[in-house]
Amino acid sequence: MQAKATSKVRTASQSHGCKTCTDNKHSELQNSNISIIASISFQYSQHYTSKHPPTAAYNLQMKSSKEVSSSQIGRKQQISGRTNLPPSPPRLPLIGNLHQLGAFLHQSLAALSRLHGPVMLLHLGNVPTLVVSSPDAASDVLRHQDVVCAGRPAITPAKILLDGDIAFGPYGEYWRQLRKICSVHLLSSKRVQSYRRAREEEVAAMAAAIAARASTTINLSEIIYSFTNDLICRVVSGKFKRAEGRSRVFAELIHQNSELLVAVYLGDYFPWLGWVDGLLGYVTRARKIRKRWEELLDQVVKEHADRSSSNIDGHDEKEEEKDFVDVLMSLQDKNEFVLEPGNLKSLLIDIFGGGTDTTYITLGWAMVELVRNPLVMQKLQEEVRRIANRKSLVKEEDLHQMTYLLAVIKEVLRLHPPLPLLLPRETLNDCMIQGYSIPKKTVILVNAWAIGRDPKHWDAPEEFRPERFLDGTVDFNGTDFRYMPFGSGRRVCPGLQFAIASLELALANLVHQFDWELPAGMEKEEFHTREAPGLVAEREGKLHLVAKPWSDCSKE
Ligand code: HEM
Repeated sequence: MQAKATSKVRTASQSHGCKTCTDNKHSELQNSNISIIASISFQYSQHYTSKHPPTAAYNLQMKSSKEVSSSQIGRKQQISGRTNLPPSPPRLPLIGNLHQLGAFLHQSLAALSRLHGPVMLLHLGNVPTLVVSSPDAASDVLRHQDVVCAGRPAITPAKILLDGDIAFGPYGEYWRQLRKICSVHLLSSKRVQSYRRAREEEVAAMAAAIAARASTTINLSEIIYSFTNDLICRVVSGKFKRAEGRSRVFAELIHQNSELLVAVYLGDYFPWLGWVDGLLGYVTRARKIRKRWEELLDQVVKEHADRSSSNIDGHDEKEEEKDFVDVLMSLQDKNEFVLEPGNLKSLLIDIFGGGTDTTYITLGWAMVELVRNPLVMQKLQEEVRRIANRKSLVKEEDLHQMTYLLAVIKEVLRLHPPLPLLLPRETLNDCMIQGYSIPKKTVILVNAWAIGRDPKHWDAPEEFRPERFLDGTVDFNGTDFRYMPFGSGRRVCPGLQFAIASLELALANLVHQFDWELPAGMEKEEFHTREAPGLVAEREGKLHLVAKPWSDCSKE
């Protein structure tokens, strides 16, 4: 029997538990602009509704999604069908549909899509935005119209923080070059494999940090964050990772970047309000952060250049664990790819950002779901402990036999894709999606979160059941549009293999070496799966747990 999908739209006032900020600045920044939009929206809606009593269509939209029949949606489609544009919820002057969105964007969009259909056109301020919430529509966007939908909207924080990068950069020849650098040189299977020792050592360091505080309540979020951050620092600029405080500085800058990138800049939705962003200091703050990145990365690049010219520490040129800066510099030396210094730094910043938060968020959710589902935890521990055979550390060579481990990771990414709306796309030309005309320069959001929880495509979608992936027919490589935590098509995540290799090894060791319990006095019900507001689907609050070392694990 299939369970019904439940909508969990909540308000912006709910608390936020960001991984590194202790003062809730993250949520302040996100919510301050959201509240400006909300208050503008509210004033307009008051003014508008007093002059224009709600129409039948508007009232219809306010009803619960379950009450709306397909014939009602059909009628709305007929109305919008005059222009062959997709159906849209009624909108207000100037702000369009912004007032209908909450702080949990993917959740509000899922609720709206249940009313208006899986291909829905919104107007976010000045920006026409297509929201896609079915596998068929996603396949149109990401497969059939992949080239036309391969643009990214130019958003203010990305222009300042990441000018010339790959993730937010426009589609074109320069992007293709960056993409080739990533897929052939930085994130290829061979290169990912070459970081095996780095992964094993960083996972061992994480396990040691947990063991040092065994049987007490620990903040596992912090430990997991340090692991993902240390690993990415080592891979990108390895030999200097232990230099005093550098990892911490990177962590702080990555965190600041994520804050600024997910914040709503009014100027992006209302060009005439761009000055407000200036007034609120967001633009200045973004420029300051970019300057700090520049200084730090200039230093890193200079140190690499000095080292390779003098070879003072006997550093050889073997491919084995060559870090990203080494790889990029040798490509420049061979004239294979010559990047402007600013663009090279933007690419590195992308890797730091792309590789840290997503993996950290996924690992955190995995532990939440496992602790909430003791039978799954037990089954996973049995598999990992049987295959690792009492070794102190699970090694990479053990992983390929751990089929349940992979199924658990897939299930975590189905329920909790860290980028629930992928990264926004933008149409480069007019195109057709599911028979609707989509104009050039329309932003596209693919709601991977909603599709992954759609009862039409998943049995009991709200339940955590890794078994559904055991037959191996559904993969996350972007070929099955019911399930695409890494996106699909030309702009699919190039870090997939890197991410899965780190996730598998880290999770296997967390469950192999320790048994996990809730802190004394905490009820299972309190150990929630609520999300923090924002564009990334992070769990609300830190993850506090007690780790008990597994006694049968070898102490060697
Ligand atoms: C659990 C881990 C991860 C998840 C779920 C994830 C997810 C995604 C998604 C959904 C996209 C957008 C795809 C699209 O537009 O279709 C993306 C893009 C990207 N990701 Fe990841 N990612 C993860 C880890 C990583 C890692 C480890 C790296 C690098 C080390 C990375 C680097 C990137 C880059 C550079 C892009 C931009 C690609 C482009 O625009 O061409 N990601 N990722």
